[in-house]
Parts: sequence; C-alpha cells; structure tokens
Amino acid sequence: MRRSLAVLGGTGDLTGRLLLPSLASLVATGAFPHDVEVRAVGTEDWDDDGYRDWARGRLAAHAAEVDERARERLISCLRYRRGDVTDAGQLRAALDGLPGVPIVYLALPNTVFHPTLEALVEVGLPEGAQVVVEKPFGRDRADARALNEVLRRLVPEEAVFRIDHFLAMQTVLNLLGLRFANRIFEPVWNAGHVERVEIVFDETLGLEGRAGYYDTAGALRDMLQNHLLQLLALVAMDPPHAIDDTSLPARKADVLRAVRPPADLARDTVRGRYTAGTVAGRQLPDYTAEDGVDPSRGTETYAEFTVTVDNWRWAGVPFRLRTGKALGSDRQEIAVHFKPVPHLPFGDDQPEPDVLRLRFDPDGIDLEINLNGAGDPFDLEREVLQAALPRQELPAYGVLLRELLAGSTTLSISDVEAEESWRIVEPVLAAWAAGEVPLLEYPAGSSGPAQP
Ligand SMILES: NC(=O)C1=CN([C@@H]2O[C@H](COP(=O)(O)OP(=O)(O)OC[C@H]3O[C@@H](n4cnc5c(N)ncnc54)[C@H](OP(=O)(O)O)[C@@H]3O)[C@@H](O)[C@H]2O)C=CC1
Ligand SMILES: O=C1O[C@H](COP(=O)(O)O)[C@@H](O)[C@H](O)[C@H]1O
Repeated sequence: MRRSLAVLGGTGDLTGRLLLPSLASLVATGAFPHDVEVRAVGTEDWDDDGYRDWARGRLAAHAAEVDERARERLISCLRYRRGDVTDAGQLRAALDGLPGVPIVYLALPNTVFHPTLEALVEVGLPEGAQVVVEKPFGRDRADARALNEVLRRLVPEEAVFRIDHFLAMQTVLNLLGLRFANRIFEPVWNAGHVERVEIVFDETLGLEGRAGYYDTAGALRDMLQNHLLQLLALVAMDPPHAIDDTSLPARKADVLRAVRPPADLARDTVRGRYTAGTVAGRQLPDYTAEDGVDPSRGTETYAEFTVTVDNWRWAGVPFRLRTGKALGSDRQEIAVHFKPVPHLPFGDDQPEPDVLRLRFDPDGIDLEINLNGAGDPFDLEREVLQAALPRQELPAYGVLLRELLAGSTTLSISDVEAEESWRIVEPVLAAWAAGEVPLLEYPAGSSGPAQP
C-alpha cells in the first residue's frame, strides 16, 4: 500500500531538528519506502524548492550521522504547501492530491491540536489514514477528553498515534526485555521485595529558546505528565500477553488507573524554578530573565512528586518522579531500590540494599549488589554488574516513524492512558496553581531546590 506523510507544522523546530533527521536516518538504513511523499504544511510563503533549501540546511547539522546521499534522497521526496491548518478550506487545499493513504502528523503547538482536528473532520480522511498527535496531549484532562472525542469522529482508535518518544528509547525498550525475557526479575518485582522506585530525568539544558511553548507548559506538563508516567507504567505494569498494539497499551492503562495522586500535596510534591548560575561552564540567566518568559505565570522548571500504585503488586511502594532543567548533572535513570535481606549472616552492619539502575544516554543497566571482599572473605564489598548498551541504530523519533510507516501503533499512547495521566497530575496542577505548594528557587548548575 502506498503511503504519504503530511507534516502539519512542517517548518517548526520539531520537524527541522528531529523529524527530518529521523526520516533521513530511515532512508540511510533502507527503512524508508521509496515512493513516500512527505508534504510539509506551514504558514511560510515558500514553494517546494524554498522548503527543500530550508530542509537541506536543517539536515546539514546531521552530516555526521546521515550521509549526503540519504539526505538528498529524502529532500527529493519533500513537497511544501502553505496554509492555516485550522481552516478547513486551506487544509483541504494543502492536503489535496496526496498520493496513497496519508499519515497526517500534527507537529503543531498543542494549542492548535483541537481546531486542526476539527478542520480534519470537515475535510475527511480516506479509509486507512492515520493521525499522529504530538505531546503534551492537551492542557488538562478535559482537554484530553475533548481531543479524544474529536479523534473518534475522525478515525478509529487503532489509527491514532499519540507520540511519546521516550517509548522508543533504547533503555525504555530494554525494560521490556529485562522484565519479560528473563526469569530472575519478575519474582522480586513487587512490594514484597522492592522498597521504592525513583524515576529521574534531570537535564543540564536550560530553556534553550523554547519560552513560547515551555513558559505556558512547565516541567510538570512537559515531562512528568507524559514521559515519566509512561516510564512508571512500564516499570509497574503486569506482564503483557504480547508486545503488541492491544496488550501493551492495555497493561499500561491498567496500572495508570491504579496510580493514586500524591496523598499530601504539600509533602509529596516539589516545584522549583532556576535562578542564574553556571551549568557545565555555561552561564545561564535567571529563568525569569530568559527571552519570552512572563514571570507572573510562575512557571516551574523543576517538578517532583511521589505517588503509590494501589494494587496487590505495589501496595505501599513509593514511586518518586522528578525532572528539572538547568541542573548540575544529567542524572537520567530508573532506579529500583530493593529491601534489605531478611537476615544478614555477616554481622550487624547492614550493607546498602541492592539497586537496579536503568540509565539513559549513555544507555546502560547497573545492578548494585553486595559481595564478599577480596581481603577478609567475611567482609562485604559493593560491586556493580554493568551492561553498556550499544548505541541505538535509529534515534527515538526514527523508531517511531518506522513503526508508523509500517502501520503499527504498539508504541503509541492510548486514549485511556492519555486521560489517566492527566487524572494523576490534575490535583498537583490545581494545588500549585492555588499556591498551596511554594515555588522554590535553585541556582542553575545545582542539584535542585533545597527542600525544607
Ligand atoms: N521542539 C521539540 O524539541 C519538541 C517538540 N515537541 C512537540 O512538537 C510540537 C511542535 O513543537 P515545535 O516544533 O517545537 O513548535 P514550533 O513553534 O517550532 O513549530 C510549530 C509549527 O506549527 C506551525 N503552525 C502553528 N500554527 C499553525 C497553523 N494554524 N497553520 C499552519 N501551521 C501552523 C508553525 O508555523 P509558523 O511558524 O509558520 O506559524 C510551525 O511550523 C509541539 O506539540 C511540541 O510539544 C515534542 C518533543 C520535542
Ligand atoms: O519532550 C521533551 O523531551 C526532552 C527530553 O528528551 P530528549 O530525548 O531530548 O533527551 C526535554 O528536554 C523537552 O523539554 C521535552 O519537551
């Protein structure tokens, strides 16, 4: 079946920095079907050649990863149409004459998802068409419901791909292999053996010129509501019957339904905002002094909360999720902390309990355990069993685009997951908006807000 890819928002940062390079990687690996037209739609007054020049410039930044032949092959598949995609007439004209069955990718600010989907309903899509929606999926649960409702009028749920690129990261996919292709982890993967789980995605990056989006979103909506809750879902879900487009989203949805929002919002949530400081030798201004930031919004650049999962497997185990910008290090990992042994036959000094860490970028898995020391055989020493994972052949967006072109939605977020994730964060959003939790400050380059 011939496919075409219409990228609405085809002149944006996501398209230039991530989608086009990922498509070029697919060309380079032979995973890009030769007859796919990629049609970008934006408001710039360009023709095909003007767009190709822009794309060539953006792709040049990826010369080290993708050779020129592959980049030029992709460029030859690109077309451009101008139009306001929220206007049904202009959208119809922009999509007119797309060859084959289209995949319509909303690489747009989430504020225009809804009017664009309404316009798509008016235009109508042919049988077999797929619709891709970027993140964050709405601004709150009501908005996510409204988006799901209009999507249902447009295409069947199995034709919707809600993007979360974390699901295509090597470490995340390895969590599935680690848990479900080995016998040794599942028997201890429960409240009987696990004391707590930390899901951490600290970034040294600051705002990086993204105020237009980020200052209205903040760390909670940008990262915790979607990426980090997806990681929680993969850590905590029950084994799926198969890694496919029904079992995997269904098991994730089950566990998200069981997540209880933070019990005590003042105690179990932290929000912060960076002030001026130095990160890895780079001087960053106060967040409020960044171009395009409106300090009166009180946007957080650091967000943390602790939740529990109300089911048999996880009763009482805290899951702490944290993320922040302009922090001192890129600590990015899922850390599963096990309980101490029930009886230690080596004296009274309890060693640190075991920790399993799944690390991001560089991807790897560390198992921290206690062994007998080299000197006194009855002394204990900490050892780390390490697996460094080879670099992924395709970037995360490349994996998702390959799945999409193959018609698979296994790595998509389902309608239920999207709404449940908003249910979990809504009490936090409400408490923060009402000023019930102080907005703490932390210097750029530090380890985050000092908690009282
Ligand atoms: N950038 C990133 O690193 C990431 C972005 N995302 C998500 O991707 C989406 C896009 O983000 P990003 O590319 O950064 O945003 P940008 O603001 O850079 O780009 C948005 C694009 O949408 C176009 N656009 C906006 N409104 C309309 C309209 N009514 N009609 C036609 N075109 C329109 C803009 O065109 P014009 O400028 O001409 O108006 C532009 O091409 C967001 O949902 C974001 O959350 C997800 C992960 C990472
Ligand atoms: O979606 C987003 O993710 C990035 C982090 O992911 P990475 O693949 O770029 O490491 C984050 O920086 C950004 O704020 C957020 O929108």
